[in-house]
Amino acid sequence: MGNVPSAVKHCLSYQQLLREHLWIGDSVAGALDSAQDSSQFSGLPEYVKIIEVGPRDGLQNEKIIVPTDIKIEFINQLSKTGLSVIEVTSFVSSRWVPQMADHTEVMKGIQRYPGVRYPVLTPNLQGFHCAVAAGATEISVFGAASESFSKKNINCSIEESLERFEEVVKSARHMNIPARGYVSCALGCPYEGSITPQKVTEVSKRLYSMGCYEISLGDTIGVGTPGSMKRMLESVMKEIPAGALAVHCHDTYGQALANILTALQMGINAVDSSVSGLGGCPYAKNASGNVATEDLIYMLHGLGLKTGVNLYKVMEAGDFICKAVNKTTNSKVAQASIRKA
Ligand SMILES: CC(C)(COP(=O)([O-])OP(=O)([O-])OC[C@H]1O[C@@H](n2cnc3c(N)ncnc32)[C@H](O)[C@@H]1OP(=O)([O-])[O-])[C@@H](O)C(=O)NCCC(=O)NCCSC(=O)C[C@@](C)(O)CC(=O)[O-]
Repeated sequence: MGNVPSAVKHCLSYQQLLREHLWIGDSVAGALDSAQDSSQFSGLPEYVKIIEVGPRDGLQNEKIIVPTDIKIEFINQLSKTGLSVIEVTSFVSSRWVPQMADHTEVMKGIQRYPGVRYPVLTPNLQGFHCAVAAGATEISVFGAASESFSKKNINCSIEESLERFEEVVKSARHMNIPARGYVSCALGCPYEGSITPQKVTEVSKRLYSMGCYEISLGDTIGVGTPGSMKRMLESVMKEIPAGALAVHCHDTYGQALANILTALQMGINAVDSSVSGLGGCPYAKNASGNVATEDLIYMLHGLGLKTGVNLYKVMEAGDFICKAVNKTTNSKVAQASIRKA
């Protein structure tokens, strides 16, 4: 019981939970069910890499500034869960996103665990240099498949953004710093509505060609469905191998897990998620948080897929940050565990 969030400790017996839901504890338990469960679906990967974006995407939208030491403790707790990638912060303008103003202190304050990578967002060379000075060893550039969103989010056109990213990725390459690329509005834009798969493919291809090792396709406002996810991926996968793609699904319309399952069946094995389903983009009003990491793990382990991540430890980190920001978790799994009391 040591790793179970205190709220959960009161309400359920670990043994009972394991008995009732064998798969949720870890991927070893999940393997017991794997032959049965995953055989019902074709094309699923054996292992799924989870990219935890809670400290960045999860917190960037919080109106009240979260104290730096809370952010650091949150990231340190996440580092002990088995997650291999934790997106820490953004080196963006504090006038645009005040919550990320303490990026340097957060980056310098966290304990780095072996085997865990700690990428940060860098929109331009200025952000990149600050990130490197703070000790960043992996970065992400973030573009969009929508002109309007690009303007609202990073104050430049798609073409201008790609020129900036080219400089950032080139500098990163010279320093042996891996660069990831985001494409927002991959399934719809808060300002323009639908976005064509061709446009998503075009921007993704540019990011991939300039040297981004992985392209994260963002359903920024969570409007996608398995059908639109499939159509978009079919187009992007003509240009970029599945192994270099990730999906980043906000859950505004409750479609995130279904969309992720569709992507997994198409060969994608990297998924972004946020503990407790926190988050949203300050420049995409009314978009809710990412798919909750807890819910993603529950589904993946239930399918018998390995993640290397301990659900209970993630729930504990979720409990910690929800209390700190005075929010109720958006994770259905965490809610159900608490209700079981
Ligand atoms: C990109 C900028 C900076 C352009 O902002 P700008 O105003 O066009 O920048 P500028 O180059 O004209 O410079 C103006 C001022 O900003 C400063 N500046 C310039 N660059 C930086 C920097 N890197 N860090 C700190 N300061 C910076 C610069 O020094 C100058 O300061 P001043 O001389 O006026 O005092 C701005 O638009 C910005 O910070 N945008 C960030 C928006 C953001 O963080 N959005 C949320 C993340 S994206 C997201 O959530 C989606 C995603 C990734 O999760 C995927 C999905 O869901 O789809």
